[in-house]
Formats: sequence, C-alpha cells, structure tokens
Amino acid sequence: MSFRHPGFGAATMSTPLTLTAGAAIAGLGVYAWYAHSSNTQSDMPVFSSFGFRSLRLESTELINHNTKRLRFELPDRTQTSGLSLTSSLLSVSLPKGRWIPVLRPYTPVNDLNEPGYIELMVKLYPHGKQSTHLHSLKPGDTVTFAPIPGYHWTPNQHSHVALIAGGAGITPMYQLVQGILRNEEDKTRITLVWGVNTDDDIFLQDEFSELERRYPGRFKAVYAVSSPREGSPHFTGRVTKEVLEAAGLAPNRPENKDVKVLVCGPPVMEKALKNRKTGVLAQLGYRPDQIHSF
Ligand SMILES: Cc1cc2nc3c(=O)[nH]c(=O)nc-3n(C[C@H](O)[C@H](O)[C@H](O)COP(=O)(O)OP(=O)(O)OC[C@H]3O[C@@H](n4cnc5c(N)ncnc54)[C@H](O)[C@@H]3O)c2cc1C
Repeated sequence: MSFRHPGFGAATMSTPLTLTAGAAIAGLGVYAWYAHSSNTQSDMPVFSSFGFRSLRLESTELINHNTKRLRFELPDRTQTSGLSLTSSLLSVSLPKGRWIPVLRPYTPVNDLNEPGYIELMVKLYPHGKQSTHLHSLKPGDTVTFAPIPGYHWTPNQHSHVALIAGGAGITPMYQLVQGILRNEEDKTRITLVWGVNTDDDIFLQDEFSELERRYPGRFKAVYAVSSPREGSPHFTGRVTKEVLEAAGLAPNRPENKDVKVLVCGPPVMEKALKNRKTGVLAQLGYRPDQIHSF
C-alpha cells in the first residue's frame, strides 16, 4: 500500500446527479452514525476493538511551514489508546461545504503507552480535503477516528531494519523507531532514510539526533533533500542507490544479511524504489520478500 491510499479518496461529483445525491445521503447517514458512536469511559484502551470514537482537540502547534502537531484528548485521562506499533487512525470528517464525509488515515506519533492523549502530525496539501480541514480546527473541536492495524512488528525478528520514508510518510517510521528503542528487549538496529523536498521539511531532526545520541550503534538517520539550500549537510536529490549505499544499506554487507526494508512515501517514490526490475531496491539486490510498504 502506498502512503497516499486511493481507497480513502472522497467521492467525486462526476456521477449522475441521482447517484451522487444518493451517495451523499448515505454518506451523511453513515457519518452521523460514526459521529454518535459511543465514547464509553472504561479501563479498556480507547481503540482496543474496532469502532469509531470522537476525540476532542486539545491543542495545535505549527511545527514547520506546512505541518501541524494536533493533540487530541482521550475520553478518560487514565486511558491509553491501545494502538499497536505502526497502526494508524482513520479520520472521518465533514469539512465545511462538503456533502460527503472525507476519510483519511493518520499515524499517531506520541508514545502509545502514554495515557490521556494522542498526537498527530499533519502535513497540509494545497486543496487537500482532510488536511485543510484538520489544519483549520480549533481546540474544543472534535474529530471521529477508528483504528487501522499496520505492519505486524515482531521484536528481534530481523537484526537490522531499514526505514525509507518520503515526506509525511515519516510518521509511521517515527512511531516504529520510538517503539523499538523504548523496548529494552528489542535489539533491532535501525537505519532511517528520509527523502524530503527542502531542508525545512525535516521537522523531526532534533528528535532523531537525540535518539542517535542516546542509542549509538542502534539508530542512524540520514536525509536526502531534492531542492537543498546552499550548504545543506544532507544528500542532494532523491533516495537513490548511491544514497542507500552511503547509508550502509547495501544488502551484501555482512551486517545486512537479514535486513528488512520498510517503505512509506508518495506513490511516485514507492514506485521508484520498489519496481521489481528497475526499482532502486531491486538494483541493490533486495528480494521482494525483504520489502514491505505501509
Ligand atoms: C496508513 C497511512 C497513514 C498516514 N499517516 C499520515 C500522517 O500521519 N500525517 C500526514 O500528514 N499524512 C498521513 N497520511 C496521508 C493522509 O492520509 C492523506 O492522504 C493526506 O493528508 C492528504 O489528504 P487530503 O484529503 O488533504 O488531500 P486530497 O484531497 O486527497 O488531495 C489533495 C492534493 O494533494 C495531493 N496529495 C494527497 N496526498 C498526497 C501525498 N501523500 N503525497 C503527495 N501528494 C499528495 C493530491 O495529489 C492532490 O493534488 C497517511 C496515509 C496512509 C495511507
């Protein structure tokens, strides 16, 4: 699955009017049902089973030129989200002026065991339906969410994991990096390669530098910037074979014997990396079974 999941696209108005009106009414009905799903408080984690929950926005913070951190309260301050590593939340909303609910997944980036709240990092896309709506929210507004399982992470199944992210595809990787490093039992080594458009898009660099400092030999992050500023210390251009080799990810190195590669980025990036014949990973010598896409 590529990061921009076509299945989550909102319906368009190109269908005949009757069909569109029918879809709109059905959509509104479903939305109303979602929005009124119960938020019963209990000792159970909020998303321990499939179901929709409305969460109240507690605060927002602009963290770079196009990304906001949104902090949502869980119904009870002592409850945890119950989400597992790399899982995401399907958001449902009815942006102003729209007839049909918009559904898009987002990946919480805070410690999943921390009670009381979840945090999303949402990149704003020009004219993007859900990202524009989420960026417009004020504290006290609510959004409805349901859990979506992600990649099933098993500690120590691989000695080394390569995480290759593009743009906002960093969020599941950040969640996974934190989850692996916080688990004292998990000894997996992690190399993260993040491809972005400009230096200003690297909004988690301080967090990653701190993790490199705290976990030397376990975690390393490198960045590839397509349009770098003058003097940028990062790789210039896209995530190429040369970038991955320089990051120590050539599969013929002894330490990469059982490396697993996880990829999360826009469709064009995933295609360039994963094409079975011409893709960067195939050229490096990775087998399809070593690669997984979010
Ligand atoms: C499992 C999963 C987890 C995700 N987690 C996050 C997250 O934590 N944070 C986050 O910001 N996003 C995340 N996304 C992406 C998110 O779900 C939406 O696709 C994104 O916010 C755009 O939705 P939109 O309604 O604003 O844009 P749309 O209305 O769908 O599209 C508007 C415009 O933006 C372009 N566009 C849309 N998505 C992308 C993209 N990913 N890359 C490049 N161009 C794009 C479209 O081509 C179009 O021109 C995740 C996606 C998946 C599949």
